[in-house]
Amino acid sequence: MITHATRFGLIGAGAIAQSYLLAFEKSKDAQLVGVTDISLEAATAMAERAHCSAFSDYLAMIEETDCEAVVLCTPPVTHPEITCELLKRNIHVLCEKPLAVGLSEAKLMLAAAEESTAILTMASKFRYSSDIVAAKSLIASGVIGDVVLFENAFTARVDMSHRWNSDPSISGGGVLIDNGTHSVDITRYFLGPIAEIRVVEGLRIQDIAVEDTVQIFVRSASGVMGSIDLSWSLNKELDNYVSIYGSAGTLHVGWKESKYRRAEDEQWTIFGNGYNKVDAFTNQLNDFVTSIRSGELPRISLQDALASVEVIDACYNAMWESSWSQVGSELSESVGFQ
Ligand SMILES: NC(=O)C1=CN([C@@H]2O[C@H](COP(=O)(O)OP(=O)(O)OC[C@H]3O[C@@H](n4cnc5c(N)ncnc54)[C@H](OP(=O)(O)O)[C@@H]3O)[C@@H](O)[C@H]2O)C=CC1
Ligand SMILES: O=C1CO[C@H](CO)[C@@H](O)[C@@H]1O
Repeated sequence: MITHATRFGLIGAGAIAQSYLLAFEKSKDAQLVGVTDISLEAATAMAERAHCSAFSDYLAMIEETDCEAVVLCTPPVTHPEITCELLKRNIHVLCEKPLAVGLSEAKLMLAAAEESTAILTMASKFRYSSDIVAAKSLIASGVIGDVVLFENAFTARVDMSHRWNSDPSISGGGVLIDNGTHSVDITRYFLGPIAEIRVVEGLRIQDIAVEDTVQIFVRSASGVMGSIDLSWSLNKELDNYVSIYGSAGTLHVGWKESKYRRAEDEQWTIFGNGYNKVDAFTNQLNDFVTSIRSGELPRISLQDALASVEVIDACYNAMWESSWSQVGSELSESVGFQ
């Protein structure tokens, strides 16, 4: 029986690392033992809060802290190299979304995972929100009948002009890969594999080199249609970020409350209290630890992570070519070892 908390290092002490710090504080199963950032000052500030050691070199962190796993919170273009180095040393990697900026980078990560005894997967917080999980099981129980239409929106005004998110050499693209990776992950969670996709870019409001507003249209392999709204430049002010319409009812997953109503119901049935970021990050961390200890797949498996890269790749092709694009699955379907 394992009696100690799993020892984690964190790489990249920037914005999202702050949420992980809160998750480590809440988790009984995961312990933060080291923080690395290019800036030793940033690593030190975070390490002091977590009562652990600070580093400017992640390989030194691995050697000196004897950590078993790492949460990788650096900008996307850095994910493949760091991940491959960690996997070579059999360190488990929970890599923040997007797994990689493109298919060739994802292939390198897959090859390293195949050679390693450690687990690699992608972090994408919404799948770990209790309301999303409850919605998935309600849909599976048939409460709204056959799912016909899926809608998701992540729209919030955020000035990206001075952030790496709008530098495609670091981010791999704009809002489509950034927020869209979350969308693709939850769309696949509800609908299964995505077969084809069409993407329309909106007016570019910000003076940046990448798309800041897009609409995505999807068709799942099972024939369900869906639409996804993404923007850094407008706010649709919606109460719900996922709405699912079925032959016998409607279900909404909201920021503050989640509910469904069957065709015969007069009232909505509330089934969740909305999105809680710290809980989602804590659930994600605990799920990863369970996977490390049990050998079972994490809720987002490597196959899911690779599929998300394939869908985003198809999204960019669809946007550039202004046509429907088929989603490849060669990479994700090649994962046979998990
Ligand atoms: N799940 C979620 O809700 C969110 C996920 N993310 C994802 O998390 C990741 C990080 O994003 P975010 O926190 O916003 O980024 P930040 O820029 O805020 O933080 C990244 C940190 O990593 C440092 N860094 C860069 N390269 C290296 C390296 N090679 N080794 C060590 N440290 C490095 C950066 O230093 P410097 O600034 O000096 O470059 C910076 O301090 C991205 O993949 C992003 O998509 C981001 C936001 C929300
Ligand atoms: O969830 C998120 C909130 O928005 C950020 C900026 O667009 C994203 O990077 C992040 O993944």
